[in-house]
Amino acid sequence: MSSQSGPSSKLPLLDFSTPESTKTGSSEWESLKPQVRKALEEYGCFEACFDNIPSDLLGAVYRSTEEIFELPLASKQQNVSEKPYHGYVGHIAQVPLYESLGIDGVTVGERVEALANTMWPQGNPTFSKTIESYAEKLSELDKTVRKMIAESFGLEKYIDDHINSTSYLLRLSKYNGLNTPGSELGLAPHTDKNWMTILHQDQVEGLELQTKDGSWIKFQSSTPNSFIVMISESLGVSIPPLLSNLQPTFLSTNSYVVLQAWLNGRLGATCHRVMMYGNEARYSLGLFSFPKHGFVIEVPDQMVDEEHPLQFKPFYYEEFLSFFYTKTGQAAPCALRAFCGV
Ligand SMILES: O=C(O)CCC(=O)C(=O)O
Ligand SMILES: [Fe+2]
Repeated sequence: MSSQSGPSSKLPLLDFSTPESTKTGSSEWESLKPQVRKALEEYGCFEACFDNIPSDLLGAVYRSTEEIFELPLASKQQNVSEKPYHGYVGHIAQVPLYESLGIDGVTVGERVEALANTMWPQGNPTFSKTIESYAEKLSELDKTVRKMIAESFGLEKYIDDHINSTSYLLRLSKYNGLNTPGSELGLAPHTDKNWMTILHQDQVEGLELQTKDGSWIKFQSSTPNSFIVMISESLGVSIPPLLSNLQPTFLSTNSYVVLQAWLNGRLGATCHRVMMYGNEARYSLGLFSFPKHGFVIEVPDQMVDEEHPLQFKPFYYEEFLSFFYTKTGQAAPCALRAFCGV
C-alpha cells in the first residue's frame, strides 16, 4: 500500500443544488438515487454540490470558526464533553498541527448558544445564528442521502425511525500551516465511526481519500459550495484490505460510528487523512450524524441472504464505543467485529 499522495483526482460530483433534488420521489431524486449508490459502492464517498448553503453563509461560518480558534486556550478548553473527541482537542502528539472544537447536538436549539455563552462571557449571537443555520441546512443533505441509500436497498420502512433517531455533531477544525517546505500529516488516516459525515474545506485544500486500490487521491472542490459526503463505519464497514495496514489513530477511537454495520457490509467507509503543504492555516467543517442514545443498530432482514450472511449482531452504539476504549477494543483489527461480529 502506498502512502504517497497520487495525482489530484475528481470524485463523482452529484448536483443537489435544486430544491427538487431533496424532495422524495421527484425526477431529480430518482435520477440521483442510483448515482449516490454507485458512487458509494465505488468510493464510499462523493462530492455534492449543495446550493442550499449560500456562499455568504459559508463565509460567515468560516469567520465564526476563525473567531472561536482565536480565543485563549483556557476558553477553548471549556468546550468539554463526556464523549471522547466531542469537545476541544488541541495540538496532540500524534497530530501537532491539528486543533478542533465540537458542538454536540448542534441541531438542537440551545446547544450552540450554550457553547457561545461559555466561550464569550457576553454571548455571541452572530456565532450562534450562523452555526445553527449551517448545521440545520446541511443536515437536510445528510437526511436526503441516507434516505436515498435506504430506498436503493429496499429499506423504506426503516427510514423514518432512522432519521428521527439521528443526532448531529459539528466539528470545527483548524490545521496550522507549516514553517518548513514539504508536507506534514495534519490528521492521521482513519475512517469515521458514525452514520455519515459531510465535510467542507476552506480554500486551503488537504483532504485526501483512499481508493479501493490503496492509493490516495487529493480532494479538490469543484465549486466553493461543494461538500464531501462520506459513509462511516456504522452504516458501511471499513474495507478490510486497506484498513488492516493502518495503525490505530486517535480519531479511530472517537465516537463517530455507524452506516457500515447497518447495511451488513454492503457499503464501505472511506479512509481519509489530511496532508498539510505551505504555511497557510487550513480550516474545515465536519457534520457527523450518529444514532441517538437508545437506538439499536440491527441489520435489517433484507440485507441478509446466502451471498451476504449476517455480519453483526444487534448493538447499541454507545455500548460499542465503551468497548472500543477498552484494551481489547483498541487491540482488535476491527473493534466492531470483535464487539458484535457474528
Ligand atoms: O479536516 C478535514 O477535512 C477532515 C476532518 C476529519 O476527517 C474528521 O474530523 O474526522
Ligand atoms: Fe474523519
